[in-house]
Amino acid sequence: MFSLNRSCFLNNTSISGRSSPFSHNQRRRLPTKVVALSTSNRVQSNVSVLMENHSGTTALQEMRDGYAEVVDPKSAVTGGVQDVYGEDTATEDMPVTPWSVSVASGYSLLRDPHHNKGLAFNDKERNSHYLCGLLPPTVVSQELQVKKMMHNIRNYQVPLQKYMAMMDLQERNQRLFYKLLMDHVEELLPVVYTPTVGEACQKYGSIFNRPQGLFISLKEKGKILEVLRNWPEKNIQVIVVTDGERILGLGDLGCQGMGIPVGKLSLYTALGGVRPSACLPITIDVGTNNETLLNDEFYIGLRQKRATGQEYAELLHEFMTAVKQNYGEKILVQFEDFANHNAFNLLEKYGTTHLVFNDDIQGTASVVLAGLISAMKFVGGSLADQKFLFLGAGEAGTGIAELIALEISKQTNMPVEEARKKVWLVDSKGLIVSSRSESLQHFKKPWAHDHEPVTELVDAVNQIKPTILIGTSGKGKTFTKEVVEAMAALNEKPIILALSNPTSQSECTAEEAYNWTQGRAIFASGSPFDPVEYEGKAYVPGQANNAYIFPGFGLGLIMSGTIRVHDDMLLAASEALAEQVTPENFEKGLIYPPFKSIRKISAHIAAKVAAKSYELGLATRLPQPKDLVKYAESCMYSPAYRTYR
Ligand SMILES: O=C([O-])CC(=O)C(=O)O
Ligand SMILES: [Mg+2]
Repeated sequence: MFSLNRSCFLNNTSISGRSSPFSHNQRRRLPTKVVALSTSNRVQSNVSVLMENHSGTTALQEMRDGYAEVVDPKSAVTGGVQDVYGEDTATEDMPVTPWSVSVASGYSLLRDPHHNKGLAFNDKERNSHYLCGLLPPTVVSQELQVKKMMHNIRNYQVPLQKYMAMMDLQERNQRLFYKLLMDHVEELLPVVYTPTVGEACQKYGSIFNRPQGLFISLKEKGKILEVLRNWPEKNIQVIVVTDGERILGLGDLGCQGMGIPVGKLSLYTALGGVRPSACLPITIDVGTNNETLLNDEFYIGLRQKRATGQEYAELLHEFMTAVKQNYGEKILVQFEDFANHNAFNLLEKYGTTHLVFNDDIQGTASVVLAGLISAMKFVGGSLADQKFLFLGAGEAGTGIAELIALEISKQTNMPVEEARKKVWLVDSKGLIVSSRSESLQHFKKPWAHDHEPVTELVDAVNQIKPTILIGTSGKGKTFTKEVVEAMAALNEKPIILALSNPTSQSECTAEEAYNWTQGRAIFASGSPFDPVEYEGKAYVPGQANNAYIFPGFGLGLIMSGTIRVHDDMLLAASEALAEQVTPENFEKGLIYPPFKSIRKISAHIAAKVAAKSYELGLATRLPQPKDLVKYAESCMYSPAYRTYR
């Protein structure tokens, strides 16, 4: 934007402006060497600030998020340092590298999504920030902007157009994007997330506008650390990474899987309150085996077959090493939509050295367990009384199965090996039984129980007699009428979870589940379904989607400075979510609370996860805050506009 001029040091920093949360004492401990630069001696509409000590990184974040606004671009006065949790981090071990940041005003301010407020800039701001004439005269509130945007979005008939409008807004005015998403979460979640994000990934090459995250391909081998440093934000707290090999139930979408980390991270902010500038979406591109994409002229990724084996492992290892080196031990890496073999391997390999979380294995497990705990609360009985049958024995299936076994073992003191015997899985070759043990992948072996081979799902239902049927195979329409009716014949209140995403891959629809069980099913699905009326009664299907868990779970890890994920934290998250389900919710057929109170739910989950982390000695943020729910809430990003003076 303009060149740096190292000659004009400004040692005397001050903070003014309503939004500054610092006391004078805190300020004195703040970095003193702040360099303000401009392109010439004339007052410029752009000002750059260079901080030269270990606290600098945090200061950058504060400015980006408005905790300490640059209040006067003419004299380049800047704010100080306070971390997102309200404490001075000047003593923290931050990278020593100096960096620079430009703080825009005038025309550039309107094009800076972190600070742009559009017509909501008031007259004073327009005067002092060189905006006069660049905007029409009307000043509007953020609320009115939300109303207008919702009106525009509702006018689009095609979900992908709504998605593109939302992405456009995110790149134009970040706070308005999050305000919109938070105020209309139930309506907009299906737009920026499942199911529309699936279609967006399929067409990502055609709709690609501007990069929203980092692309790390085989070309970057040997210089991944450098690539990470190209990202403009330095104080990253959570990375969501995919290699695009198993995007939802849509298969290998290669580099176009980027829509998933972007979508998941916008939920980290909207649902979990993690600052947008602390979130980094990454796609690792090792090629794709999707022939259609390889032949698509608009494909944006490497045009080669997927690298596997050592080549793959080396790239991932370089990535994981660079991430820790660049961001430190407390950086959370969420693996998303990797194919089974890599998902399990990566979790096992890095689970003991990094703060890693696999959303498809662990997040899905935690959300499903929460639904089952709440179902038990209302239907009666305990998990140990149930028999579980899964269609699908990949990440989600075996992940959920294991967490259920752990919870049963915790509730009953039964050895986990015993608890596993209550859980049966069907994969593409039929029921997983001991006679198949030899040829099974390692993650399926614990589920090979003694039984004669069964190939059809409906036969497995009739022979195993499950009380709970869970679909995680990524294949749509597999809970046929026959299968659902068999469940209804066996159970007064059959629990049926059709978890595969997006909607096209759902094992059955909500309507089918209620119709084929005469309204007796307790049903939830991974992708959202509209309420269904059956014989005059309205049923509201719950959404058993990991979006309930990962934002609050991640916030809990981050706010406590946790260094490793432990299974007990997942159980804590499930229990916290289940506690939020009210009898009124269940009366409508819901085993999850409505998404509209998700911030409150996330704070609750974060608090329980953090408490468990402290108990296990894995939390490094000391001392432990007294009220973790309040603390979680106080950490949450607010999208309300800041006032610039
Ligand atoms: O993204 C979603 O909606 C849930 C999920 O992780 C998946 O299906 O892979
Ligand atoms: Mg996923």
